[in-house]
Amino acid sequence: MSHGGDNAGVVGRKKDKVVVCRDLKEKIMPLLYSREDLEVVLWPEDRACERPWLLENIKGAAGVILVLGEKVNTEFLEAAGPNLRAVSTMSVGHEHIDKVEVTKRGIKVGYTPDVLTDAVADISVMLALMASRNVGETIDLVNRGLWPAFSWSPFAFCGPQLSTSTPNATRTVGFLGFGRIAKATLSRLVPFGVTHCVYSSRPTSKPDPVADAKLAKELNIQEVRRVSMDELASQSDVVFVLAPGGAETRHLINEDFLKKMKESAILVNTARGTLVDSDALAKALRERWIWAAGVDVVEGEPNVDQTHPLVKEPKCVVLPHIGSATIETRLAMATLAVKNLLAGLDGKPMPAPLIT
Ligand SMILES: O=C(O)C(=O)CO
Repeated sequence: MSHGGDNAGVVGRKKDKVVVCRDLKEKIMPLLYSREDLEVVLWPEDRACERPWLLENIKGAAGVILVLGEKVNTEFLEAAGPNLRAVSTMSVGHEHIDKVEVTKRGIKVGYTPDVLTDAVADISVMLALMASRNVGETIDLVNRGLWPAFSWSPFAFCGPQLSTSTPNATRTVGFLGFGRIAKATLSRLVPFGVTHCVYSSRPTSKPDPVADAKLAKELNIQEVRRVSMDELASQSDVVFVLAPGGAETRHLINEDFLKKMKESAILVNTARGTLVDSDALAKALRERWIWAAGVDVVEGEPNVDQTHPLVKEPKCVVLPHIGSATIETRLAMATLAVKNLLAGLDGKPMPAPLIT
């Protein structure tokens, strides 16, 4: 669907074509349609944009708004040609963008950090609770009409309790990756009685014990401490995976890590499926190395069906990548994506630049 057309409304100057890979709906699209200097080409369906359509329509475009599934690689950039000057991804993750190729061509890239922090932190806590309290398995029983066979019974469906108000009890939460979403998740867990936070970060980042102590003081917990992967595994009651995806972090959560976790521990992944070896996690759950898992992302998504090792596993709650799916957050992401694009096209600084 094309909105604008050659030269309509702009005398003597060819319009800049912008391709929009998802319909951003009536609250957001007018921000683009109101620009008389743009020809907006919109993928017309409410599903993932087909690659051949994108490669055909990106030809000669000046800008594009896309989402996680759309790879910005050499094939894409060559199809676009030299007019392309702004790429805007409606995501905080950017492993679908070949940064080297984009930089070589002088193309600006914007993304949508911060605006989804709260939504993803919320769902991270939710998954920790759902996994520990057997929500996946028990909802399934109810939906299959099996409640009568499981009348209330003293120890049925019990799981480890995340919260505690018992004096001197400890609760340690662990984070693989300690950025904005991890810190927002931690702060939500403080009222649950969390006493300790351990985290692992990329080896190239500098440890900052002073900042850690300051954060612990602000949150009124006993400690925030950077640890090795082994300590992260062995000390955490819940491990939250919140690091970026990509080749560098692939399968950081593997058999070796899972074997070192507590038997009562929960693993939550709300970052990228590739960080967790699905077969290893399924084995860890089946063989009870850990208690349960909750994941919003899995390897191979979105092509995931009932045969996926984690979907088959009753102790794993699997959600279809809905971490940022609140109305408020998606509107904020879409608005920021459009603002990034327009700033990039207008030669102004993007509000949330990834590559300038
Ligand atoms: O923005 C991202 O990177 C997402 O995964 C969307 O929730």
